[in-house]
Amino acid sequence: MTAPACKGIRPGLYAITDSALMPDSRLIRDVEAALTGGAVMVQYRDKNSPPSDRLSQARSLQAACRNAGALLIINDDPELALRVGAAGVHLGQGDRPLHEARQLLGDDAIVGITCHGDLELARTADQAGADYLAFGRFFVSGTKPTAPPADPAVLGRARQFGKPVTAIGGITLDNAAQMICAGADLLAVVGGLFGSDDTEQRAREFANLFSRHHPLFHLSSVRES
Ligand SMILES: Cc1ncc(COP(=O)(O)OP(=O)(O)O)c(N)n1
Ligand SMILES: Cc1ncsc1CCOP(=O)(O)O
Ligand SMILES: [Mg+2]
Repeated sequence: MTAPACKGIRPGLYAITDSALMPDSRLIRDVEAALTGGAVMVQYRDKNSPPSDRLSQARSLQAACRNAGALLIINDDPELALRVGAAGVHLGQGDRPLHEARQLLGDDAIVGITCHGDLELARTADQAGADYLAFGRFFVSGTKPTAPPADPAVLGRARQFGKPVTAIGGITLDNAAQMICAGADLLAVVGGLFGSDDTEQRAREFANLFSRHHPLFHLSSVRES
C-alpha cells in the first residue's frame, strides 16, 4: 500500500451496509456506531430500495462519514456516488466497466474492483487504474452465499500491485487476524459487524486487530518503543 496511490485509504475496518440486516430506521445509527468504533471506510450496498430512498440514505451516510473522517464508497452505482459526493464506487466483474466510472467521477475518486480469488483479474484491474483490489469470499457468507470462494494466499500475492488489498466474505473476529496476517489492508464486513448487538464495540474490536497485526501499525509501534 503506497501512499500517493491510496487517496486517503487507510488500513482498517471497511463496514458494508446491508438492507436485509439493517432496516432503514437503523441504517444511519448503526453506521455511526461503526464509525465511532473505528471503521475507516463505509460502503453503501443496497440493491432493493427505490432510487429516492437510496439518494437520501447515501446523503446521510456521506454526512456521517465526513464527520468521522472516513470514506464513503457506493456499491455498483457511480452516478449515485457523484450525486452525493462520495469518495468513490465499488464495481464487480459484472458491473459497469471501470473506465466509465473513472470518466464520470474523475481521477481523484476511489474505484475498487472485485477480483474474487483471481490474480489475473487483479492485474487487469490494476492496469486499468483500480484504487483497491477486493478478494473473496474467504469464508461462508450469509450475505452473499453464492460468491465464488477464494484462497487466502491470494492476499499476499496481491501485495505485488502496491495497492490496498481488501478481504471480504464471512469475516468475523475469529478469522480477521488471519486475513490481516495473510496480507489484507482492509477487512470488508457485513454480518460479522452489523449482525452484532453492539456494533460500536464490535467495530472497536476489529480496529484493535489492525493495531496488533497490520504491518503499518505494528512497525510504527515497534519504532516508538
Ligand atoms: C469490498 C467489496 N468487495 C467485493 C464486493 C462484491 O462486489 P460485486 O462482485 O459487484 O457484488 P455485489 O456486492 O454488487 O453483490 C463488494 N461489494 N465490496
Ligand atoms: C458482497 C460480497 N461479496 C463477496 S462476499 C460478500 C458479502 C460479505 O458479507 P459478509 O461479511 O456478511 O459475509
Ligand atoms: Mg456489484
